[in-house]
Amino acid sequence: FSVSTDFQNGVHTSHPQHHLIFPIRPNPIGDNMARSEIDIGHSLSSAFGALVGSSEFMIKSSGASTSGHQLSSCRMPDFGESATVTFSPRPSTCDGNGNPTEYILFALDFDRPTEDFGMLCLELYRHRAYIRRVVCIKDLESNVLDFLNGQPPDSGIDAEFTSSEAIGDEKFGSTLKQQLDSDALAKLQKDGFVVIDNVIKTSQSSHEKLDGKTNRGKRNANARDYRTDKVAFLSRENAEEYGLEDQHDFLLTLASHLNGNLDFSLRGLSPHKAIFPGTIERPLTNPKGCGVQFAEYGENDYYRPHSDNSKINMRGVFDCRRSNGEPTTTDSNETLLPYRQLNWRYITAILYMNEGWEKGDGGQLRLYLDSLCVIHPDAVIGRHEFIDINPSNGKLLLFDSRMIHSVEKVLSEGKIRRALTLWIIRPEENGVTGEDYVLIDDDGGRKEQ
Ligand SMILES: O=C(O)CCC(=O)C(=O)O
Ligand SMILES: [Fe+2]
Repeated sequence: FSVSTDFQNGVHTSHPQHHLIFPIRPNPIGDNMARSEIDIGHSLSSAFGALVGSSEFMIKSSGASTSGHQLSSCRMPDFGESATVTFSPRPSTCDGNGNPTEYILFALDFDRPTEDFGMLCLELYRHRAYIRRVVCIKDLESNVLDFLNGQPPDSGIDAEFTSSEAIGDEKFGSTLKQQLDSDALAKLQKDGFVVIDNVIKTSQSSHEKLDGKTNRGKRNANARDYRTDKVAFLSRENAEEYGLEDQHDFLLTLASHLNGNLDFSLRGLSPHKAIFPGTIERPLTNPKGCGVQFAEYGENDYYRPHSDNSKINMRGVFDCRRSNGEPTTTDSNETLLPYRQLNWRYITAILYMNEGWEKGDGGQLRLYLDSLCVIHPDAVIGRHEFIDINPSNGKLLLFDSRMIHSVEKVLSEGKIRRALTLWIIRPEENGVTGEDYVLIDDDGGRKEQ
């Protein structure tokens, strides 16, 4: 991306570290009239304004001069002392009427030019609605994809640090040996999931401490149409505060137990180079910061079918559908972008906390069988068999993170469904992606990718 020409007519003296070019789209009226610079400039300025206004970026100074064709320029202190981005026409590419045919976005003086420019492009891509009418965003898309593809997920902490021995063998050693015995592990390996009842129950007093507290839980505004639960991540101290330290610690010991007892050669995944702290022999680790998720579902809350580790488009797997739940692959304006690695999640471990939860209360975890390879989660509905798992107090569920699952709507008024989830990861160079993903076509048949 580095360029050596100073195309800013002397507005900037230093050279841009990174830049992207946006060719102007043909005028849709088809009258061969060039778009006016005002029209183009207006769209680009809106995108730029939205970009700056919506993100953590701050305008500290009024930026560079707005002479000539220059649209907007602003300081981005988060990216370095004098980091600046500018949107501007490319003077060398003006047409006969003096209207530019290309615009350029460039960055100056970023501390971490590659990452920061990638971040900037991603942010701009989120505001593409403003600009796609007037400029081609193909280069922006591929830039963002390259950036995302190059971002490693967090590589985790060694499962040894959180093994039952490390936490205290007397605490969980025998539970693990008895409950997650060779039969249970064989089932996990063969069917992709295993359910074990009465592992660790949550006490009434923990629920009392949690009542009312979780209103402050984070609910992603963009996520509202696919999940309506509230989530928070629990540190060890948080867990202690709510009397959930055993549950927390137990979840963290699982990776180490599975490492010693699962046969990783049988998974049908080609072995990739293990990334520290994982090793080929002991590939599973816990996420950095440990990351035990606490989730709460009240009446009418749900989580639509999804996979915790799947092929995704760049805006996230859940954007693969419209708000009515339909996949968006056919929408030419919302082109689905190629796969990127989302994470290294390998096994999803959920510990349910709900005493006296009945079938009629709803909120079952619905796990779709034979769904490892499904890309569009909604494709499983009506096509795949499933099992419903009641979120009963003390129940442990382990499943292959690629499997499609949903949380069915909670039906009972006044009941709260709570669970703790840990994603056990397998950091590998090419990610735990499952090379055998296939697209399910409209007839329910399978198409090889
Ligand atoms: O709470 C559950 O049963 C599942 C939640 C879930 O699928 C998730 O948080 O990814
Ligand atoms: Fe999930």
